Amino acid sequence: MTAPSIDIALFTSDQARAIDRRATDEAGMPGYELMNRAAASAFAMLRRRWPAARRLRVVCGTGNNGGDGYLVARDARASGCEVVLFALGEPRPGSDAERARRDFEKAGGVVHPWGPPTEPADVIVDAIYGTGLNRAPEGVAKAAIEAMGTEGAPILALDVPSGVSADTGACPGVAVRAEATACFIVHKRGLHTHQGERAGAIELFDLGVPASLRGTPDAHLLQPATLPPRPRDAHKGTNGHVLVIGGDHGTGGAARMAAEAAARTGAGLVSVATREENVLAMNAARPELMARGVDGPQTLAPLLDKASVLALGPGLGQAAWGHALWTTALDANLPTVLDADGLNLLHAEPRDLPGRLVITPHPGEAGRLLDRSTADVQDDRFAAARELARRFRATVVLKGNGSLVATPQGAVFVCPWGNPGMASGGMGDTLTGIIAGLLAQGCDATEAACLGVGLHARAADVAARAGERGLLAGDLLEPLRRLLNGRED
Ligand SMILES: NC(=O)C1=CN([C@@H]2O[C@H](COP(=O)(O)OP(=O)(O)OC[C@H]3O[C@@H](n4cnc5c(N)ncnc54)[C@H](OP(=O)(O)O)[C@@H]3O)[C@@H](O)[C@H]2O)[C@@H](O)CC1
Ligand SMILES: Nc1ncnc2c1ncn2[C@@H]1O[C@H](COP(=O)(O)OP(=O)(O)O)[C@@H](O)[C@H]1O
Ligand SMILES: [K+]
Repeated sequence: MTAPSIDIALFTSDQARAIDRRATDEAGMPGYELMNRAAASAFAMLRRRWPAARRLRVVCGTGNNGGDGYLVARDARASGCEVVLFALGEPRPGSDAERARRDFEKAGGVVHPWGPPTEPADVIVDAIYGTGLNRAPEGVAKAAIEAMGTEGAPILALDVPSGVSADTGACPGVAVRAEATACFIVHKRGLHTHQGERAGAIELFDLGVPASLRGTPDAHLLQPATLPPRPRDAHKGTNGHVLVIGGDHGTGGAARMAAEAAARTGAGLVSVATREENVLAMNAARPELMARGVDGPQTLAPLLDKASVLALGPGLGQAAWGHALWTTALDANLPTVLDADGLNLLHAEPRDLPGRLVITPHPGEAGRLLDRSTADVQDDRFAAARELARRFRATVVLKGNGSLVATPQGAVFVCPWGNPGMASGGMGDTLTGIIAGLLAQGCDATEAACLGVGLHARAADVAARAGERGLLAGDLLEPLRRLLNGRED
């Protein structure tokens, strides 16, 4: 199967700092030279994006992110812009930022202490915090960030939108929402998940730092991928048999959606083991699915014998019926996607798991599995996904804006697609079915999770062209089929 081609590397702040140090020590690129290049790149980006902008406001913090800001302000003045620069404090003596401030002043620039702006600006440059953010902004920084958010002028963030953690995408307090961010040297992983979307459109400038100094990235962005065309002699037996197990009283729809998604992803056969009461409706609405009523392990066993992949959990419930099916299904040791109540049952009853396993928790389910709050998971999604992958020896999909795929070996892939229209019931069930359908066609757990998460979110983006509100999980199926067959961008 084609694995996604992975070529956008993401780094932590610590890694970015180490690369900065290596650039200075090993490549003879002093920090101040890099700061000048950062400012020149950011100002060129500003000119490109807002060619008519004449009045700029630059808000500088006390660290090197502020230093970048002073030099953007200097360059902007030199090219004829009106610049009003606010400083939130004094740079550390002897720092590159202090030197940048002196250079700005030497060139005739005036530094104002922070105060509510009276002049309108065409563009605001956010140079308060970059990779150095280590707590919630308070005092003047908080006031400045809040003021930026109320003005309506577009914001260009330098390196990181201030207030967003470059490592996790979490915001400990107030944070800038930028229209665009000029990212320096390497992509910061936190700008691609959770609240990292506050960065807006990201442009990366490597500042001439050689790629050889980067070292091993912490994570990668997923790239668009599809399955290769089927061989001419393919038959349904060569494309696997997915068995969806779920659909307790009142939640038959979850199992049906997972099953239909598996079929639309190209699984050769799809069966559903569910409550008897769901069977008639399922078979009538989608006759290609083979829905069977099961009342316990005995009636499930023959279906397990025929299946090659399980999708275990959609609408399963946690009562005796669901628990009995869950135990029997996991004992079968088939390649499995475990979701929803399948995960909640695992939290209640730790046990041996199949060797080829993908688990797909949303942050709430991830929190339960790790005995942590949802907020704790969101505070560091990378750490939570890795911890789950290690603990359960499974490929983990941690869902939510910027879904993560983590492998037991510690690799992490970040999904750059998806939209808030996906916050609607059944989206997770659809993802479960897609991943199961890919496993059935021969993908390994990580390929299936990466490809499945990407196809699901890209299909949702295509479907959301008609509007995010009102997007239904079922709307994904048509674009999913086209994307899977390489027919849609
Ligand atoms: N060669 C290089 O290194 C290059 C670096 N470059 C640029 O430098 C940026 C990193 O600079 P930086 O390390 O000085 O950190 P920065 O983000 O400016 O923060 C400064 C200090 O603020 C503080 N602080 C943090 N949070 C706070 C809060 N909530 N409220 C109050 N204070 C808070 C904290 O200090 P503390 O108060 O904890 O001592 C922190 O150290 C990077 O993103 C890029 O833009 C580019 O020029 C390219 C070359
Ligand atoms: N704001 C969002 N941005 C991107 N993706 C989202 C967003 N909200 C939800 N999703 C995606 O939609 C799916 C929702 O899954 P889940 O919460 O399990 O839903 P359900 O249980 O209703 O099926 C996940 O794949 C998640 O990543
Ligand atoms: K910034």
